[in-house]
Amino acid sequence: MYREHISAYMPVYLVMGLEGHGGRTALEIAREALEGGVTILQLREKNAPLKQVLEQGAKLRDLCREYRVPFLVNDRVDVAVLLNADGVHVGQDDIPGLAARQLLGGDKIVGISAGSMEEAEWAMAQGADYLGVGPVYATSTKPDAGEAIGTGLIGDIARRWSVPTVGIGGIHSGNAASVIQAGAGGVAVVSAITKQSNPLQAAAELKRIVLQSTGGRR
Ligand SMILES: Cc1ncc(COP(=O)(O)OP(=O)(O)O)c(N)n1
Ligand SMILES: Cc1ncsc1CCOP(=O)(O)O
Ligand SMILES: [Mg+2]
Repeated sequence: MYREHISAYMPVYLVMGLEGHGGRTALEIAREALEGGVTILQLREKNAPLKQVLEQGAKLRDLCREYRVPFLVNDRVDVAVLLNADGVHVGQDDIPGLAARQLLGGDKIVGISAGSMEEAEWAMAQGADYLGVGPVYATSTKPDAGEAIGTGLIGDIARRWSVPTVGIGGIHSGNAASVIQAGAGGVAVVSAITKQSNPLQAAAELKRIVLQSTGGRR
């Protein structure tokens, strides 16, 4: 249901695990972030037992339904199916996009990562509904993310395809405008929302910046 309007959900893309922060549970952080204007949410939990991922994931999914934003699962198509998520986000070494599509069907969103033009070409051939491009800036959230690539690839992709993109990696309120001005449809963040003392305000500020920066393009 969200897939055909995917570009509308790109502006503030929250990627999060199940760990709490600053006295808030993950669920509380998610609710505040959604209240602040997050437009899509991806559950990216690499460590928790599957049982907990399914239990907490169902709560996050219900929360996303309440706010009418797509709920995606990182890496695991099986978890996405079990949670009746709205889609998955997969990287270059994860299940290929076409295989994910085969398992999920035509209604679900399949997002794919790209860190170079070659990876973007592969992602497009795999039927990506959107591309997560990065790491744009240095990040400590994903130790194996590789060197920062800057915003150049975002512009190159925008000139070649009309696929929606989000920049990811080290993005915060101080550099989000540059990512959008380069041609991204939104910013995907972990710490710029989940590690802040006020996730609602952080999400709202990112949204204000993104919408202001896309203003001229829409
Ligand atoms: C929106 C978005 N873009 C990129 C990624 C990174 O995916 P991947 O390269 O598979 O790395 P992991 O997140 O699985 O560590 C993402 N998760 N979301
Ligand atoms: C999941 C992921 N993929 C590329 S960088 C990254 C982590 C982004 O985290 P942060 O927004 O905290 O830099
Ligand atoms: Mg992955």
